Amino acid sequence: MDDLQLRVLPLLALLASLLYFFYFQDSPTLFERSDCSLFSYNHYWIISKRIVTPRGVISGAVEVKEEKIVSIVKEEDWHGNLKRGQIIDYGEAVVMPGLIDVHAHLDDPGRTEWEGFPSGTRAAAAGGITTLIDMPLNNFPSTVSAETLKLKIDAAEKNIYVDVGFWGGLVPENAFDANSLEALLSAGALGLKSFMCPSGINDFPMTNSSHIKEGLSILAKYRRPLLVHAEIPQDSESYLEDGENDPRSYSTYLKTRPPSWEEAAIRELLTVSKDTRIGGPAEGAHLHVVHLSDAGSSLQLLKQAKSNGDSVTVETCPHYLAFSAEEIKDGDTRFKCAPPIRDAANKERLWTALLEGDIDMLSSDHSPSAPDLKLFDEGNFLKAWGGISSLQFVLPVTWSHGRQYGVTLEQLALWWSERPAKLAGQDLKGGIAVGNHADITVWEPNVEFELNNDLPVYLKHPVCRRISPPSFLIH
Ligand SMILES: NC(=O)N[C@H]1NC(=O)NC1=O
Ligand SMILES: [Zn+2]
Ligand SMILES: [Zn+2]
Repeated sequence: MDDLQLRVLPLLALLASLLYFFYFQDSPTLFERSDCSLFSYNHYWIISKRIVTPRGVISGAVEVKEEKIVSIVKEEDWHGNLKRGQIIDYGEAVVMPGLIDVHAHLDDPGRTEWEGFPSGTRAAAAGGITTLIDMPLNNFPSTVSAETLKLKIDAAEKNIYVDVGFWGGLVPENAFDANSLEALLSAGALGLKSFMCPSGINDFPMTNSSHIKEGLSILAKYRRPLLVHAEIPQDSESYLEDGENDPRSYSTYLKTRPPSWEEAAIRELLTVSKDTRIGGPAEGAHLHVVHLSDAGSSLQLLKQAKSNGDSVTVETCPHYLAFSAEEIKDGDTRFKCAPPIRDAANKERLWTALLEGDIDMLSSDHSPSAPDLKLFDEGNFLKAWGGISSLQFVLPVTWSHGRQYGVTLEQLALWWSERPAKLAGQDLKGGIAVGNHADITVWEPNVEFELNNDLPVYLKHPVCRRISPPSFLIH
């Protein structure tokens, strides 16, 4: 990828994420830091020419008191009434709701050599993310019961720099055990996550549609979502013909996980998602397809389900929007993930789907591993760990690439804050609006930076720096 331009627009992520005391809310539960506000003031105004609100971008001021947004005033209306409280003027910087990443693997407890709450949430904060919902796998043990959720909560306590919530796991072992699932949800899991293919983690086996149907029936009662990794293995061996399967070549990996895997899973999911319709047996539950890569038939099926009234949403990730299969060099397993990054034409279709509203939101699917599992020396795409380490850079990547497609600041806030907040049941987050938590990200959309060794990266394994010179993850 010689022509990778390593210049990334934006980001000066000054966080005014104002997180208070560590407590259990009623449901849904989120864990919040008491001492990580950038400011010591109890009452202040944030001023900017570009404040992204649900009613558009305004020039004005946001008044924050006791970590809540208490008023929003347009510049032409404030008539000198900003007298009480401190004033912080960000000039022309963008003031936006903090990003909410509904899909990250922080691997804590049990695999903290892969990431961990301190490094992962610090990197999140540096990247403009103020709330992160942690996945139930890659940590050990997997989060599939109230007891294992407690282990996660204990690991996170006093170790987080942003608000953190947790998804629980739906696995064959608990799918038909209503008491166990209810205990997990009552203990604070914001919803459930399951896989329709092997997850790569031994204690997180895959589910079929019967398990998913059961899961949805329990989730209906709690009005929470099921997030699904939607790939069902097809007969992929047949895609590899003799002499054409160099494991160092990305195209080999691509052939082993064709779009038909995603399509088959989504087709199967739609047989149960109809339960979520109004009047259906799982009304109140919601089905969310994670990290869509196939912008072809899979997307069409999802559109159809939505038009039938199924309660369904779908996310994609910055790596599917920034890279294409053609660019990935032999042996560069940093780019291995599942589902795979597909060709440039697919990437274009993903952007179109996002801009037209057929893809609802974005997430990182930050899934790092210890570097040795990426097999950098061998460069074997078939054996390397699948997962991309990107958490700190999702906002600049989305903006750098998105502005080429005319993406607006309002769209960024919709995809990264408003809709993720809704998925995670966080009514008081996801928008700069009166009464909401003052979770705010401030950044410079025209500042370029290069992802080189001078840049502070808080992730435990910034695999972007693996190859030098120069070293990079994004272009
Ligand atoms: N176990 C795990 O994190 N798997 C993730 N990695 C990836 O690339 N896709 C996934 O689902
Ligand atoms: Zn996945
Ligand atoms: Zn994932």
